[in-house]
Amino acid sequence: MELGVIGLGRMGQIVANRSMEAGHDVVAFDLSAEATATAAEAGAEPADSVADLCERLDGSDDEDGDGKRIWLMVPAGDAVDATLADLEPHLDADDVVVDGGNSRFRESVRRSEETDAAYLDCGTSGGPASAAEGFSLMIGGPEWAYEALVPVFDAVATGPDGHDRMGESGSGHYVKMVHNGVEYALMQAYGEGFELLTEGRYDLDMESVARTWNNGAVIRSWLLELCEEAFREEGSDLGDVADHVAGGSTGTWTVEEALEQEVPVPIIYQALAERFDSRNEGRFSRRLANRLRYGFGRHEVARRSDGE
Ligand SMILES: NC(=O)C1=CN([C@@H]2O[C@H](COP(=O)(O)OP(=O)(O)OC[C@H]3O[C@@H](n4cnc5c(N)ncnc54)[C@H](O)[C@@H]3O)[C@@H](O)[C@H]2O)C=CC1
Ligand SMILES: O=C(CO)[C@H](O)[C@H](O)COP(=O)(O)O
Repeated sequence: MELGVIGLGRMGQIVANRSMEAGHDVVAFDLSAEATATAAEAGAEPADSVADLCERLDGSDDEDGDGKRIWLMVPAGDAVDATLADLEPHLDADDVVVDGGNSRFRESVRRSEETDAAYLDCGTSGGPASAAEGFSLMIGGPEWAYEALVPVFDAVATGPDGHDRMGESGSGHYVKMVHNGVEYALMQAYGEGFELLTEGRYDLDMESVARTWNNGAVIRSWLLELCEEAFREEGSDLGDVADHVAGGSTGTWTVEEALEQEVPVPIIYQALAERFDSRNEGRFSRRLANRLRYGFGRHEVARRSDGE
């Protein structure tokens, strides 16, 4: 199959490379000429604009019809809309556009309604570390479009079991959104367990604990393997790794959706709140609680040493 890949960063290069390794022809474009050149070195046909990519993808070689097949792997949000605006004059109903990024599911539904092409919202899990094994792909959108892209999904995912059509438009990114909420909660649970072990009563080697757990324990997992790697590379006390966790958009969407559906997700919410808390030094609420204990109990007020 001939596949256009737009967005050739950490994830897009893997989409292009795995597709080419499976025998597909890739036409590649990124706003960064350097990223496009990297894909070209790996065997892709470089394009210098979205229009150029569409011209090069004439679709005539396709076994599955005349349509263009285009995979977007750009940052979620404005970049997806900007790319679709550039693509729109070149798209018709035979064409299929896959958005493999972390787009918000409602935006994917809107985009599927606005575009002339068939639109597949594809939640992608695995990250750059999965370049060799392939990703897990959760896909929403028209069935015929999903079927048309199966050879590419087989290549980009771990294999035929690594992808499936979740349902109608939006469902792929919806499932990925919830996946990320679960990811936040699992990270928080491992974090709390290792924190207790670190602060607790035995002098433990955290890499040894993680490795032992990863070999047969109920709680073994890829995230726990990444804990093991982190302790191996940073040390049992995590060395100079800062107490600051970035990101948070997909977890926020998960919690917003849970509120809307009135489904309790206290653990996912708590993990998100801990993430926000990591960015705040000197939390106002804690300072007020400190002062209130003086108000009702004449308990000593701990004061900041810098007087701020
Ligand atoms: N990095 C990760 O672990 C994962 C990322 N994702 C999602 O995949 C998408 C891509 O992520 P990454 O590859 O990590 O990002 P990245 O920042 O490494 O790459 C994005 C690429 O898109 C290009 N780009 C931006 N706007 C463009 C435009 N209008 N036209 C053409 N190219 C454009 C950039 O130049 C860059 O090369 C995001 O939606 C991200 O949330 C999904 C799962 C895992
Ligand atoms: O989707 C992912 C993993 O599954 C990406 O790594 C994503 O960037 C993580 O989300 P956040 O930035 O909210 O932690």
